[in-house]
Amino acid sequence: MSGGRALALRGVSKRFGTITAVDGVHLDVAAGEIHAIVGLNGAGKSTLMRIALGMQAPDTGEVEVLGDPLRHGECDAWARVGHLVEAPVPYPEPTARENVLVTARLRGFSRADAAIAASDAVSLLRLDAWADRRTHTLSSGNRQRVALAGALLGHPELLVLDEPANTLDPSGMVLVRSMLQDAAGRGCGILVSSHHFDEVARVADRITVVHAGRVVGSLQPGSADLEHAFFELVLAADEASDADDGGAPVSVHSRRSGDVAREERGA
Ligand SMILES: Nc1ncnc2c1ncn2[C@@H]1O[C@H](COP(=O)(O)OP(=O)(O)OP(=O)(O)O)[C@@H](O)[C@H]1O
Repeated sequence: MSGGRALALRGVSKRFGTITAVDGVHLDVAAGEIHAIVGLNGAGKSTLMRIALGMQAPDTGEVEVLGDPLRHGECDAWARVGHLVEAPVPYPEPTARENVLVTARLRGFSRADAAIAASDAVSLLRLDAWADRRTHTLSSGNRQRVALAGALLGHPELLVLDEPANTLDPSGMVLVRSMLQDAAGRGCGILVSSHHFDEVARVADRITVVHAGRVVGSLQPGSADLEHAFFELVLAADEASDADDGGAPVSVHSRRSGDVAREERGA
């Protein structure tokens, strides 16, 4: 790892046709750090995570994973990276345990090590009672646990998790929180997105706000009323963007988010 850095994105941009999903983003995750990114729907969080994981190539910019530069989606570090991006889609027919086992083999574990690691991960996620059921028969929360078990296999040094607590019940949320804290305590760097400020405030060391593809500021995890501070940043970014446009009509995107922000602060 270079300088204790688990992940580095440098000037990363990505467009889809006329949409700028990610716009010149610089972002680091230190070893042992839980770095949360928050943003409105469509802000660019998942695209950033896909780029960090080599699932999508950036148009510009550089990515470094555990000290290795990412080139055409390839790097030497993938076996040490756990991830869950967007809706987990474990294979539907195999059992929960088989799904975790397959993930372990894909992550490069030997056959024997994969069996042990999969069994540990299934237990860690409290999936023992469901482990031998076909995955498509599980509830969405338990499918999410299967995907999380795959992400947490072994002891990853970098975790990239897109809304990991999505669909989980309160006990699952507590479990995820403690697993993230344990992983960070072992030195794992964690990039995590969430829409839940309470959840983020409890685990994150650093919170970065992404809006319209850009990093527009950060929130202090311990501070009061994160939601209010978030909308202030979003509104300020929209106003700066409108000013840059020389008073031209605001975009649908910025008008919507600006209106939400104004409503949130009671203006
Ligand atoms: N494959 C794609 N083709 C076209 N547009 C895309 C594609 N992927 C993402 N986008 C667009 O890029 C922007 C950012 O999307 P992204 O999924 O990264 O946002 P997000 O912050 O993860 O949103 P959410 O909170 O809703 O998950 C959106 O405008 C989205 O419609």
